[in-house]
Amino acid sequence: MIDVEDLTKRYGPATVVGGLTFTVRPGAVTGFLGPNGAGKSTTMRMMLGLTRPDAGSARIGGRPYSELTHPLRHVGALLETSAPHRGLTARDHLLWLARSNRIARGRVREVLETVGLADAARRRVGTFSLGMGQRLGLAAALLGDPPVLVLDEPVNGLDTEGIRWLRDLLRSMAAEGRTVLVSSHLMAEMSRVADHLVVISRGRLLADTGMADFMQRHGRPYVRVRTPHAERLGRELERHGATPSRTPDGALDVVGMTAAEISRLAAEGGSPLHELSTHAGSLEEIYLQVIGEGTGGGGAAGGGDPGRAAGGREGRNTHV
Ligand SMILES: Nc1ncnc2c1ncn2[C@@H]1O[C@H](COP(=O)(O)OP(=O)(O)OP(=O)(O)O)[C@@H](O)[C@H]1O
Repeated sequence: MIDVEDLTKRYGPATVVGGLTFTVRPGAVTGFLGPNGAGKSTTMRMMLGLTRPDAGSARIGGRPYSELTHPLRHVGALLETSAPHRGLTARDHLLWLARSNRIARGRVREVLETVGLADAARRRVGTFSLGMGQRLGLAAALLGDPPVLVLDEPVNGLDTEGIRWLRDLLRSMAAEGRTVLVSSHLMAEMSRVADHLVVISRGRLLADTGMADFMQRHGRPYVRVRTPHAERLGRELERHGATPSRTPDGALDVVGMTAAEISRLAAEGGSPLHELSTHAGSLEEIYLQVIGEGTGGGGAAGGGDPGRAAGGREGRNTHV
């Protein structure tokens, strides 16, 4: 469990984290989302005792990080800045970490195998690719078999197979009852792996909710229709109060009408349907909408465009 209470950090006149309060619970993967500069890394660094808060607290398993003896046994972390000495071999780096945290040497081999680096154990870290470096960072995080994991952008540098491997790893860690907090900019990946979401923007909490709840509460359901009579059916749908928009590949995304009603109108007008499917919207679309609302629709890097914030889908499609 991670408890963040009223956590605040200022750099000069800027409040980069302002009164954040949330709890990250065990047994789930919690996605930590926010645009560039929202304060995710700063928050994670405060959890791990690397940055001093100006106010508030962060506790791991009920205690501040500074009070943990052998912290690697309590919390495993992967931060963007944590790089091992390039001249060390992967094995020596992990052996050193294990010794300093009173972790059995045998764990080094185990975690190297878990992350797929057993064959590279005696290679110098300086020769590692970005993805191998990420895997080594994850090995270090897992070394103490900790109940809590805090991972900042762990997907960075991983290839497709690596991303899938990481997804399975995070899911199995949560299934074992561990607390898993993970930040990522990759929304499609986040929607596959996270059970719960904490969303921040400009250092403030925008949402702390289950993934399904988030999608349901903020999603704008739409029906995708594919027909050779797209133009004609589009006009007919509009006449009956729905809002259709054209996708780049010629389908219609329809808001404000059920699939059954659309099917009836299409049948009445003699329009054959090649596709009729209901969608809840993607996490990316919903996230952009929430970020847009939370920042008054402007300014948030990576998510502040009000046109896109109103719904990424509509941003791409053209109205008919
Ligand atoms: N040591 C520092 N000194 C001054 N400002 C800092 C420092 N560290 C972070 N900041 C500022 O704090 C804000 C939050 O940064 P942070 O790295 O926590 O955001 P983030 O949500 O992790 O962003 P990203 O998604 O780009 O990694 C940014 O405006 C950043 O420039």
